[in-house]
Order: sequence, then C-alpha cells, then structure tokens
Amino acid sequence: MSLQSIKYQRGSLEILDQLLLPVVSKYLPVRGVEDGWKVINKMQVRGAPAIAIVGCLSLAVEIYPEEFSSKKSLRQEIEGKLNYLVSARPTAVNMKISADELITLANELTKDDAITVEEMKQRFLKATEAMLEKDIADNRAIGANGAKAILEHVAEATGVATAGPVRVLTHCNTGSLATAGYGTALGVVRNLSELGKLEHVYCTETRPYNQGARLTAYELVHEKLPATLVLDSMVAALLRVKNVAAVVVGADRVAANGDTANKIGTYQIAVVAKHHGVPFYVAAPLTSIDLEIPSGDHIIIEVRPDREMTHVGEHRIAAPGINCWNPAFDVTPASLITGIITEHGVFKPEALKVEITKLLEL
Ligand SMILES: CSC[C@H]1O[C@H](OP(=O)(O)O)[C@H](O)[C@@H]1O
Repeated sequence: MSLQSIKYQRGSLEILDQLLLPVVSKYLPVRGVEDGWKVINKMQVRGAPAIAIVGCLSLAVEIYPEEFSSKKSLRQEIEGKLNYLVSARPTAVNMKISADELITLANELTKDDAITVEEMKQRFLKATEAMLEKDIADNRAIGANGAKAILEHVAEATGVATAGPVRVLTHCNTGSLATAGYGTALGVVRNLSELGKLEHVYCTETRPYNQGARLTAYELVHEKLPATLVLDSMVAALLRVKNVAAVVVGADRVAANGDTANKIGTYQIAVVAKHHGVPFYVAAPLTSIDLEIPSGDHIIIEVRPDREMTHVGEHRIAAPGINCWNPAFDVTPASLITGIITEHGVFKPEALKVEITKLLEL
C-alpha cells in the first residue's frame, strides 16, 4: 500500500486514486491536461498543494512530446491550459498561484531572443518538475516550525521550561496524500513524533468525503503513530476531557488578513478550541496564501454534489428527496487563529501580510 499520491517521470504522470483508499491502492495515468482537470475535479487527487502539482505536471506530460513552431504558440498553449486547470476547483489558491508563476516564466522566455522554442519548453518542464521537491522541502520546514511553535506555546502556558509530549487534534487530510510528501499540518504531527514529543494525535473523520477516516487514519496507521479517529461531532467533548494541547489544520486559501478557508468543519473546531482555551494553528505553505484578497469574505467556497452527502459509495444513507447543502470549505476568521505556520516561520494573522510581503520582496 502506498502513501505516494503522485508518481512522475518526464513524459509520465500517475496519481493514486484517493476515492478508492483505504481499501484499494490503484494508480491512474494522467496523460494530459484533460485528464488532470478530471482527476482534480472528481477529487481522485485532492489537497491544495497536490492539486497544483498534478495540474502543472499534467501540462508538462502533454507538451513534452510536442513540437512547437514558435515560442508564441508554446506560450499560448501554456497560458490557456493552465488557466483551464485553475477552473477544476475554485477554493484552493495553489493552482492559481502556480499557474500565474509559470505563465510569467513563459512570457519572460518568449521575450528573451537568446532562448529557442525548445529551450523554452525544457525550462518550463524543469520549472514544473521542481514543484515536487520544493513542496516536500517546504513541508519539512512547516513541520519543524509548527512543532517548535506548539511546544513553546505549551511550555509558556504551563510554566515549564520544556513541554513534554503533547496531544494534538487535526482535521481533514493534510499529509502525504494532500501534497508531494510529508504534509503540512500532518507534517507538524510527523515532526512532533520525530522529536519524541507526540503523545497522541486525534483525527476527525471529516464528512462527507471522509478525508480523515479514509486518508489521515491510513497515513497514521501506516507509520504506526499513536492516533485515534473521532467523529466530527465529538470535537467539543474531546477538547473538554482529553487534554488536547493544540489544534493544527491545513489551508486551501489564506487571505491577507489571516482569514483561512479550509475543509468544512474547520470553523466550528476553531470556535470550540477558543471556548476551551486550546491554541488553533493553520499550517500553510506560501503557495496557499493569497495576498490579493483582503479577507475571507472574498474566498469562493466550492459547493459539491449532494450525492457526496446522501451516499457512501453506492449505499444511500440519506432519505431520497431531502435537500442538501454541501460546501466543501468554510472560512475561519483570523481572530480564532493563534498562528499561521509557514515554511518561513510562524506568524500572527495580523502580521501575516507585512511578513509575507517582506519575504516575497527578498
Ligand atoms: C495540505 S491540503 C490543504 C487542504 O485541502 C483539503 O481539501 P480537499 O480534500 O477538499 O482538497 C483540506 O481542506 C486540507 O486542509
């Protein structure tokens, strides 16, 4: 059984079909952009960073064997196909940010008379391929920064010099199955474990797609981490009786003021964490932070098919004819977020825009 969500070599891309996990581990070929759009839209691959990487690599495998008559035609192909891929799922910003960066690269190479059309294609392929290793490196940095921040917060809150092993709660799936590897919020959990500082991790089932029950639990059991699955409805009771030291979740789009769109259910977990005085952290690479939108009010929330709620596989679990509301995400206001964990450090929401702007100007 594999935890590798993406398998790529130049000219070939496969994704682990996450709709079949954890029962069946099956890889699907992605032969081009149309396949890429479909596997993202159907959530056969999901997770903000993985969406961007699979989307961009689907274009890489499509143009790899092609000959282009001019740099202009290659640039037009790159721009048109990347903008199409952005439409596969609207909430996560990673695909949009990656598309904009690669289109900027294509424009720069088009203008550079010293670059041939074949050299331009090779430079584009290398730029998309670099996303894989960069994502893993970013996630390892997020893991280390997040574990340090949580342990420091707990030490200060409990008046000890060094915090002992801690219990944490996470939501949805933010691990190797949502990224190129190691994960964001689950990367923080992995780093705590590597430090010998993970007493226990609780993961929510995360209805209706069940990313927690099917994917996060799968990753945690696979790595033999001390973990317990809880229902989404159990979070308040869990925080009241189980001495959870911190909550750490992922992000699909963080606005400039720190408001964060993440899997549906995140907002209510943040409210419950506030009530119980439990610090609430968001783990997000810079590729999930959208400084172009001022607040979470501007984030488009994807609404998915009713069937995801009314059925588990082919088995109907809801009364025929009932209306459904199935937003895939909600927005947690910055006021409920203790810190935003990035590969460059952990930032207070109110400091995010200034700090990220400084980083981007470097
Ligand atoms: C590092 S994954 C970020 C984010 O993506 C997941 O959503 P989905 O499974 O619908 O793609 C979830 O919101 C994770 O927190």
